[in-house]
Amino acid sequence: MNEYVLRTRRLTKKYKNQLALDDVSLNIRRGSIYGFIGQNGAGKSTLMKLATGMAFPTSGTIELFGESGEKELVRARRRMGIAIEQPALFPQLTAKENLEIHRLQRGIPGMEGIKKTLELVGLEGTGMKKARNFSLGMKQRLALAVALLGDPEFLVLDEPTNGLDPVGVVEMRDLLRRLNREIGITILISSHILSELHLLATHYGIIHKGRLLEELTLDELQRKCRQYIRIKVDSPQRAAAVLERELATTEFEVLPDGTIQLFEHLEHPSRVSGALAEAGLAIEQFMPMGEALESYFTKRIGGEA
Ligand SMILES: Nc1ncnc2c1ncn2[C@@H]1O[C@H](COP(=O)(O)OP(=O)(O)OP(=O)(O)O)[C@@H](O)[C@H]1O
Repeated sequence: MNEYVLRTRRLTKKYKNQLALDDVSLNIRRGSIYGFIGQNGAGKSTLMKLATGMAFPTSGTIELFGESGEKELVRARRRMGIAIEQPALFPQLTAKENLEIHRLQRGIPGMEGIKKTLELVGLEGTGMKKARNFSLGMKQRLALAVALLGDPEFLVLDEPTNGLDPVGVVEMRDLLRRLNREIGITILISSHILSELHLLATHYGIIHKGRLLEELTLDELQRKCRQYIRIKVDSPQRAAAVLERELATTEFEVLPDGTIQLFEHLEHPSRVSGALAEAGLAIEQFMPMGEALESYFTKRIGGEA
């Protein structure tokens, strides 16, 4: 079985004068939840449209389930569920009727799938309620249900949490996690808020002005957003010696300006400050720090802007 569900190589899309995607080589592993992060206009939807065949690349290649030929791509796309832009939801119809229309349009056999899909997204109890009376969260879940018709192996979701309140975001996150863990669906999900995808996505791709700046795993992201104690003393060299000798740690860094970042003993800051004070060091600054996810993202795109 192919290890990757989607890979692009040097994918580029130009709209007249606008370079929407610039040389993007992205890799989505089977079984992963790939969080695609970028500001508005960064190129997230464009990549999704190219991957799903809703638009055509200017140059570069797309490989889906290991296939990249034209005919093979068409076939591979049947294994995908797509929610990009609002799907055609009929406001005067119920959830079940909406799904039935999409099922018929796409030639998916059998009514049983609809009941199962409604249960999956938690809309089975909506009965005769019409879609126009749904909350935004319910509408988003109905859009997800449309994407789930036909039992896709790979879901492509463009900002499914956009506009949801915090409870709606958590519900959507739980639902997607379940689809991934229990049914094994690979998910590509975009957002302009990194923290919204945190602890959901197993992999991250950061896109800015059409360029993929970085791909990283959840582990790597967490390491980069590591918590530490920021220490400023009159003699960083002596402080470093105290940390090594008295606190038996080498998990620290002395920055060029003399500030120390200590990655251990976060639980016992007083032990650290006590050891430094006892060695006669004057402590000018002693602060627990941690780069929040959002600031990592801002810094990352800021550095490449
Ligand atoms: N059909 C189009 N014609 C011309 N320019 C386009 C078209 N579609 C997208 N663009 C431009 O390409 C760039 C990338 O847009 P895209 O929609 O992919 O960004 P995005 O990251 O999905 O942002 P958003 O969250 O706002 O949708 C933007 O500058 C946008 O204006």
